Amino acid sequence: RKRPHSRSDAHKHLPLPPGPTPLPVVGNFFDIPSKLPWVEYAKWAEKYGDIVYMRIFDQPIIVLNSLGPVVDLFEKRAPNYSDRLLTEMVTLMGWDWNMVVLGYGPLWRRHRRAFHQYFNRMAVNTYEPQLREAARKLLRRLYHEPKAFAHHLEYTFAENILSLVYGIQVTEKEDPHIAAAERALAASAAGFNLGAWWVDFMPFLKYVPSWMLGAGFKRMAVGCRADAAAMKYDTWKSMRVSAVQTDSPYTPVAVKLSERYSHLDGEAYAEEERIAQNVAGMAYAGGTDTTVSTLQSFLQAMVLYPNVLKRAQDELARVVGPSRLPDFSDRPSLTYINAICKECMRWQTIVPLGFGHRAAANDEYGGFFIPKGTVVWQNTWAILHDPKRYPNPQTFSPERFIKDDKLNPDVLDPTVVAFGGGRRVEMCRICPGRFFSDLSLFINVACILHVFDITPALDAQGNPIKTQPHMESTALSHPSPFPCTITPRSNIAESLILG
Ligand code: HEM
Repeated sequence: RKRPHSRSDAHKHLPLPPGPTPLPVVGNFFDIPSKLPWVEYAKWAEKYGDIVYMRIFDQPIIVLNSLGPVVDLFEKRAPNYSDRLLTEMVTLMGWDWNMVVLGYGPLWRRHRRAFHQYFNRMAVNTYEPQLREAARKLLRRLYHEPKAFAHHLEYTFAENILSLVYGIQVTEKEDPHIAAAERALAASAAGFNLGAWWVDFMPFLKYVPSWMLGAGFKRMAVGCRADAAAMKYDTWKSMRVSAVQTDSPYTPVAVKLSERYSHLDGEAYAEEERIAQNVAGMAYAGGTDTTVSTLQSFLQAMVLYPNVLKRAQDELARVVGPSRLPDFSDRPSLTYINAICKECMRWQTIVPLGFGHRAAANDEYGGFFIPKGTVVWQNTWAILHDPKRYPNPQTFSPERFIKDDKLNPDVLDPTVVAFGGGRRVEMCRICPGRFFSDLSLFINVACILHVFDITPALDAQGNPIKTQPHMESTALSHPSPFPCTITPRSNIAESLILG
């Protein structure tokens, strides 16, 4: 007797979702926009609908341009849409230990559980003292060297996460751990952004010897491999040393992680240690660059929207008063500051296409066939710039989240989308660092606004330099560099900064 169709075969007769017409062999390789692809994909939605299909060589790709399908696939059908494509380039670069690229399965789940244990909603509250201290340190650095604000943001965040995760106290300037991590992250970003397409869709390229002309991607990958390993293992080793030396009252996450398996031995110990190293390495990698990018956007918004700055400072004056800095306990009374944080997560979307989720099996959705192995991207930028949901989406307007002086629950909270798809922690890929990121964004926004004015930088003639908001076309996006002037608001503010 003929066997009934398996789930895998059942939908093969259905059409693929619409999309640009592919060429033979290369598919839609030449349709991929090199600049701000998420903006282009949102335009494609007008032509093809919310679910757009393309193929790069043999790799099927779907872009979801609205929230409904994201929830339906990444949340309701999480077991089928929580796998990842581990690309050749990532393996060549030595980042295959990274939790972001681990395939769906028991090993990923063990990483995720361990991460969640130390970064869940409740756990992150215990990091408030360190986050408060880091925010104050940032104020002092901005006061002394305001023009170097981008560097200070990066350095202070890296310093804080190194201390929190590994218990490592870094030097005030040019710390070797921070330098190693910066090299590793910069090289990996370059690899993801430049090399990934070539090597992944022309796999034979990986066999090209590194010395050959045109094999620059491979030399870069080899360099990156060393940096990625240095970042993960050397930092872990330093943690072991500093865990003995430090007199900090807080137990670093990596030490807590290693206590979980200290009773084991042999292969079981080695396996748990690998997971702990990966989780710590990922907390470090994820915690340095992401919220920093959001804070850069925040500073740019304050330059461009002085009325927002003024209204926020008025709220802080009313709720916090002049004699102290804002604190986490003020948060429920700081409606406008909370609205600014939400608008920062929406306005210049920092992970505009999320990270691709790979379909583990053939599927059907909306009458279309989704082949096994398809990489599905959520167009976070499109969802957060939908004018029906957020009128005048290019405008930075915290007011859009407020009604009757309260946060309006009817307006979609951007964090529901900006941190990726799916709610259930052990089933879905949603960012496990989101609670941590949310706390650090709030405390830094509130403290900076309380003590500083942020205005346009002046040119040699004393005229304000106009800046245009513009994001880089990278997977983890940043605002393009811009100048600004950061000055203490008053003598009292100055004493709060230095106090
Ligand atoms: C503004 C800040 C941040 C944004 C916008 C952001 C966004 C994202 C997104 C979109 C994903 C992919 C979700 C998906 O696949 O659907 C992700 C994954 C991840 N993020 Fe974040 N993130 C931020 C901060 C952080 C921080 C501070 C950490 C660490 C402390 C972190 C650690 C991670 C990890 C480990 C993953 C991989 C999860 C997995 O694949 O299972 N992120 N993040």
